[in-house]
Amino acid sequence: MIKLSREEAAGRIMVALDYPDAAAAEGLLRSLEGIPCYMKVGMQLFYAAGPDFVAGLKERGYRIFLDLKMHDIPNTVKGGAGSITKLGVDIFNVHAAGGVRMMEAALEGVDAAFDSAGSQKRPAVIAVTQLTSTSRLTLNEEIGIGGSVEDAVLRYARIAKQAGLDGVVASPQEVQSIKAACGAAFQTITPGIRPAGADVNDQSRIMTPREALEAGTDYMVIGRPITAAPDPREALESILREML
Ligand SMILES: O=C(O)c1cc(=O)[nH]c(=O)n1[C@@H]1O[C@H](COP(=O)(O)O)[C@@H](O)[C@H]1O
Repeated sequence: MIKLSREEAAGRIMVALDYPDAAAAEGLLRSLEGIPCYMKVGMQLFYAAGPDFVAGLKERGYRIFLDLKMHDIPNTVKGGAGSITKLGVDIFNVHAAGGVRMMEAALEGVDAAFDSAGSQKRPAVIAVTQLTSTSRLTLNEEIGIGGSVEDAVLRYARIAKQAGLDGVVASPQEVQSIKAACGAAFQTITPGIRPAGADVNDQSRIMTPREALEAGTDYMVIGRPITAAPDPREALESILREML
């Protein structure tokens, strides 16, 4: 059984700030003040509040995962990765479905911006494999990829590693096979986290925080189980207690 300190457990959680604007996100930040989690800024908040909001989080010392899931031609992703690198975030993501060349272009964008920016920290680049909302039926019947979700996730994880990325986003259900295929150091960031009895919402491939930890996940992305709770701080504290 994995034993963590409260500090270590908090450092493994990325809180999804899925809010319509900076003011709404501020409310949550205030209620979680002092708990050293990562903050994840996704497309809803970034499209509304933009780089200024990210800069503000950085100034206040937060570690940031910028989740914009880039998926475009290599040249465009290279440019996007450069712009993101200049924001000084810790981690950002692209879709593995864009292929090896696209993922390599993301790294080229980081290198170019990182070199020219000098003092900035190099962000980790990770690839989204198969969204945690995707079931086997959706994968096979709508997306048109045959076989199991796990096979698709592993194929994406292998090409992300081949491209030189730092890790992948996947469901905690796939962490053990990803680590077996790509090595223990290849980072796994797992949404689809639901404490026992919590609403599953639109997620499909879920695990509890404790189960995800035991499966070997590096970071857990958690949104609504915290943000939609009547008392978000208590919801996070309860998740932390489960992880100790
Ligand atoms: O890249 C992500 O963060 C992501 C990938 C994925 O496969 N599934 C997934 O849910 N996410 C994000 O993780 C968060 C999960 O939020 P909750 O379902 O509210 O816990 C959301 O912000 C999603 O955008």
